[in-house]
Amino acid sequence: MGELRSSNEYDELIQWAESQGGYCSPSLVITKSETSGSTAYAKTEIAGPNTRLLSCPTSLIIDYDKAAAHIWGDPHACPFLRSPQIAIRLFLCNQRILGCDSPWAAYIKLLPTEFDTPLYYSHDEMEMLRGTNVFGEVDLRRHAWVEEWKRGVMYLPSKFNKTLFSWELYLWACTVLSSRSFPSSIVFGTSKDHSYPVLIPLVDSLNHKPQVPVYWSATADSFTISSGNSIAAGDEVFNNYGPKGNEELLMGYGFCLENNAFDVVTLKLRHPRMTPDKAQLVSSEMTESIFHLSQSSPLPHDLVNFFRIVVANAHETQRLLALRTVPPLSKTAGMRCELDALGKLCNAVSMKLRGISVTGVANPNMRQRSMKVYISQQAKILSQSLLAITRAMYEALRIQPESPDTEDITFLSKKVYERLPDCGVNLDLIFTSPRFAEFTSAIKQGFDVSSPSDIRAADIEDQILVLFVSHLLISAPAEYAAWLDAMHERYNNDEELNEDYVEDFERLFDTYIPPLAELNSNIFGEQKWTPRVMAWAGKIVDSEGVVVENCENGRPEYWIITAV
Ligand SMILES: C[S@@+](CC[C@H](N)C(=O)[O-])C[C@H]1O[C@@H](n2cnc3c(N)ncnc32)[C@H](O)[C@@H]1O
Repeated sequence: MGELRSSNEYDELIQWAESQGGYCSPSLVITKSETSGSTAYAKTEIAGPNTRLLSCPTSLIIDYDKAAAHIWGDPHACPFLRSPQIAIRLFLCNQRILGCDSPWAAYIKLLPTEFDTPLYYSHDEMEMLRGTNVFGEVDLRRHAWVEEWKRGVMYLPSKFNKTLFSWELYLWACTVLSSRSFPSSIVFGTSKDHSYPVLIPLVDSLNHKPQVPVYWSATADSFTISSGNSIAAGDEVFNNYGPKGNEELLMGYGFCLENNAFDVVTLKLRHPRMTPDKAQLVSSEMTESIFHLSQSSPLPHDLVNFFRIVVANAHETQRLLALRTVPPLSKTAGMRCELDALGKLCNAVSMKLRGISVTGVANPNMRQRSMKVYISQQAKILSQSLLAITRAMYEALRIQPESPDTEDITFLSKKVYERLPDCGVNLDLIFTSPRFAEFTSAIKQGFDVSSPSDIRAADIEDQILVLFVSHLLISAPAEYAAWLDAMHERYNNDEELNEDYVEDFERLFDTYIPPLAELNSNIFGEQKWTPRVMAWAGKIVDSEGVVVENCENGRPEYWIITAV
C-alpha cells in the first residue's frame, strides 16, 4: 500500500474536489480533530438559511456503477447487482491498495483507519456491553460481513491480487461505508427498497448533530449540503445524519449522544407457537416481531397488543379478533388478559434491564464513554417502560391514579398486588378467608397440609384450585354470580367438556371426593360433585388464571381472575 498522508490534507481534498466541479464554502475550515477525524468550523459567520456549504461533483461520488465498471469492466458483468454494497466495498479496498495511484487518493488517504465501532472492540471492551442488543449484534454483523467478503473475493476478476484483499481491509471498507455513506435513494432517487450506501467525498466531512437544519440537494452534476440556519464564526458546522438512536450510532459510527431524543430500546420478540386465530391477529409471516421503546413512547400499543395475543385464552382470542377494527387503545380483551399481558411484558422488560449494567471506569476513554452513555440511556428507557407498565396495570385493575403522581415503582406495584383480592382468588386468599374456612379445613385434613406453601411444595396447587372452583360452581355464592354466568357460557358446553377431557377428571374425582366427603359431607357430599363439574372447573383454572409475583417475597402466585 502506498504512503498517503500529507500535511495540508484537507486543502488537498478541497482542491481535488474543486478541480472537478466541487465546492467548499470560503467560510468553512476543515481540520483534523483529536478524537473524531475531521471537524468543520465556520471561519466567518455563515449567513443562513440555505447557504451552500459543500458540494461534490457526481463524477467523484462512489456508487455502484463506478465500482462495478472499475472492477468488472462493465456494470452488467458485476455479480453483485442485488448486493451493490459488496461491489462498493471491494472498490474501496482496491482504491486503498492502489494508494497514490488511486484517482480517489486525495479522499482515500483522509479516511480513518481506526474506528470506535464495536467490531473493533477488544474482548474486555465487548464484555462491558454484555446483555445489550449490541453485544449480540456484533457477532451477527461480523459473520455476515465475513461471508460477504469471502463471496466478494471469490468473484474478483483474475487481474486482481486476491491476497491483498484481506479481511481487515474489507472490514475497514465496511466501516467506512457504515460511518459516512449517504443513501442512494436520496442521492440518485433510487427506490427506497433498492437503496444502497454511496460515498460522497468532501460532503461527508461534517459531524452529526441531531435536528440541526441542513438541506441535501442532488442534481445531475453534483450533491450539495447547505446550512438551514446561520452559523456564528467559530462554531462547528454539522450535518444531520437523521433521527438515529444510540444503538445505531454506536454500531454504525462508533459514538453515542447523551440525552439523545431519538434513542430507542429495540425489543426483538420471537413468536411462540400460535393457533391459526392468533397467527391471524399477529398478521405477520415472520418468526419474530420488533418493537421500539423510547422516552416518548415507553409502552407502545403494538407491543402490549402483541403480549395480549400471546397470553390470550381461546375466549379472549375471539374477543381480540372481534376488536380488530377498533382503535388501538380499546383492544383489551378483559382484565385477565390485560394483567397476564402486562405481567409477562413486565418480566421481559425487567429481565432486559437486569441483564445490563454500566461499568464505572476511572478516566474513561472514548469507547468507554460511548458505552456508558449507550447503556445508561437504555436502562433509563427500560425503567420508564416498567413505570408505564405498572401504570397500565393500575388502569387494568381500575385503581385510581396516585395524586400526586409518583414514579416509585415499588410503591405502585405494591398497590397493584394489594388490589388483587378484589379481582380474583388465590390459595393464600382461600386459606385466610373466614368464608372458606370449612372448605380449607377439609383440605388441610384430607391432604395433610397446613398452609398454601405446603400445597405448593407438594405440587398440588392445580388440584386444590380445581376443587375450590368446583366448590364455587356447586355452591354458587351470590357475589360470584356474574363470573359464574360467564364461566357457564364459556366452558360448560359439550365442545369444551368433551368425553376425553371429562375422562381425565374421573380419576381425580374417585381419588379425592369420597374421602373428602367423609371429612365434610356438607361441602363434598353434594350430589352435584361429578367428574364433569370438576372438568369444567379444570377448564376455568387452566384458562382464567394469571401468574403474579408476590411483591413482598417475589414468589410467583397463581390467581384466578373472577372480575368480569
Ligand atoms: C461522516 S464522518 C464525519 C466526519 C468525520 N469526523 C471524519 O473523520 O471525516 C462520521 C464519523 O465522525 C465521527 N462523528 C460524527 N459526529 C460525531 C459526534 N457528534 N460525536 C462524536 N463523533 C462524531 C464519528 O467517528 C463518525 O464515525
